[in-house]
Amino acid sequence: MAALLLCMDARSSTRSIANSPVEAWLTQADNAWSNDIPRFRGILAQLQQHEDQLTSVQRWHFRLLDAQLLADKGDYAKAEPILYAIINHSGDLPFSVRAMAALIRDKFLNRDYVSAYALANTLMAELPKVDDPQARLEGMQEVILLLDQNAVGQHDLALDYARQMKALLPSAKGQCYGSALETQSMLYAGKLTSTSPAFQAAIDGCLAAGQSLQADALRLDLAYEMVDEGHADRAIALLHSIASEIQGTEYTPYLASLPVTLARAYLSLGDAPRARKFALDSIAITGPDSPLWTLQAAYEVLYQAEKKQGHDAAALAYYEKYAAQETAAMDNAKAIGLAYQTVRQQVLSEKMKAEALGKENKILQLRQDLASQAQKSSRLFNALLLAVIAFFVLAMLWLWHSWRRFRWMARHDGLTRAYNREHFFVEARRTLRQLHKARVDACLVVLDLDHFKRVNDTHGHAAGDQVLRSAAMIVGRELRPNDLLGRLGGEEFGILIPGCSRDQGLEVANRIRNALATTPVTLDSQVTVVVSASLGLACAANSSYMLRLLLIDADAALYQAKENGRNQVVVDTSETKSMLHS
Ligand SMILES: Nc1nc2c(ncn2[C@@H]2O[C@H](COP(=O)(O)OP(=O)(O)OP(=O)(O)O)[C@@H](O)[C@H]2O)c(=O)[nH]1
Repeated sequence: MAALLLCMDARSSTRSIANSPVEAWLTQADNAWSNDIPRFRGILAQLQQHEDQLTSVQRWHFRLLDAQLLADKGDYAKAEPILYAIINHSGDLPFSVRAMAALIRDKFLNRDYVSAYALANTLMAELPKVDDPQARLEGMQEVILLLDQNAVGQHDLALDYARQMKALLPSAKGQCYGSALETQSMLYAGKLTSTSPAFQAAIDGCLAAGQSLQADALRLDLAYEMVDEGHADRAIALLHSIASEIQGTEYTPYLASLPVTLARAYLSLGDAPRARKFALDSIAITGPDSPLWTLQAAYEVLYQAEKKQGHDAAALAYYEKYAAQETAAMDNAKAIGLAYQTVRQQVLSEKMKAEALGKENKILQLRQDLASQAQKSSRLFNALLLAVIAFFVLAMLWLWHSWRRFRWMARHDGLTRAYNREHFFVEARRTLRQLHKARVDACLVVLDLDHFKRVNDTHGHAAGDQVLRSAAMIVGRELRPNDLLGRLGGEEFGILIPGCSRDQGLEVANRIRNALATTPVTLDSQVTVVVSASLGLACAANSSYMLRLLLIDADAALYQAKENGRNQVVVDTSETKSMLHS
């Protein structure tokens, strides 16, 4: 069925071709099939001669009509494969629906009731998708007829569908079929009598729509009802008035229904010979093995007619046949009722299975949703956690970095990058304490640049800064990693050299002095300046491990160096001390 639906578009494009005579014949055949069987046969013969001119869609259409004809003739063995081919391969939903309707009819007539009701169930699911009026009409008709069976007892539902059919098919033909089915359902449900206006209205509607076969079916039903209601004379009049028209239909059920209804009418009027004659006429039309209801009715009439005439043996023989037909009819009704219930149960159980499956799927879906939601939440939580951790790590790094920067700034001189005065004193005191304990000597050098004021005055303060930076760098290059260098203020530096004797200290101080005096500094203005320095040296072993005292001695030596003409190192001596103190 899915393949069928997929192919629908391809079909609708090719359907619009043809306003050719072939297309007209196909339409005429559709109308004649349920209304004028001889004409239907004639058109089909005509189409057969032009079969090679048919498009693929027209060919499927022709095959459908051909199968309908074969089924009407009772050749179900040939009709059914064609109908199945249309359902499975035509790719045309309206044709498939019509083929299903024909198959339902065939299955029902062949007493394969389970297949008929199962197919009807499939057909009902397909019907809402179909717009084609002919397919709707044929499909709905079969569904209603199946529901209307006495053994099924769904007359109200059938009535409801018949009314829906009238609403869906506004054409005169649609109204005729809808009204005919509506009338039949009401009749079966006991809601209609032969004098109900709706009966005659339905007949008139079909006649006006040119649907004489439907009108005949209704008139045959009306005559039967008249007989049941005790109006046999009216039934006879009606039946004689339509007799020639019924003969022209060449439709066996009608051909057999007319004489058997006449037979019942004459019997009820007490005319046994005529009743007998018409009953035999009906049997002659259907044959003695027909599945049609007319056979049982004919045997019943024959039994009663013979009995009335005192022909007891013949009456008994017909009674036996009537009883056999009645048993068969009851068995048949049981089979129909059982088939309907079987399919209904199958449908219900499939529906329940589908619902259960749907619920399971829903639960599964909910579980999956919950799991994925939980997964999402946990992913989100992890991401948030990571973000928080990353934030804290970065914040800690930043804090640590800032702390280090501030600590460096608190301990160093921003211009020369040497220790500032305070930190130099802290570090120097701590080192001297350790050295004192270890009885290791250390020297303190106080260095002051010579005539630095001139540099500022000559080249500007910025140039002076540059010279100060370079001087600190030059001094630093001459020191070891453990030596301490600090800017004591202005152009004055302090250098603590641990593990150093007086001679070694003098050597280091001279090396520094020499480096300064021989290293020219190139200013931004590309002017080169050389700045010398004077250095005063004092050593702990000779002076004191107390920084304050050591500084005094080194300062005194520096003072002496300046006094001596600058650019020199003076080691603290008793003279320098006394000079300073004096
Ligand atoms: N550019 C600059 N100059 C500074 C800085 N600190 C102090 N000075 C200057 O250094 C000069 C020191 O001058 P003085 O104390 O007279 O000493 P001097 O000119 O070096 O002479 P002597 O020490 O006697 O050789 C002053 O002009 C201060 O302004 C500084 O950070 N940058």
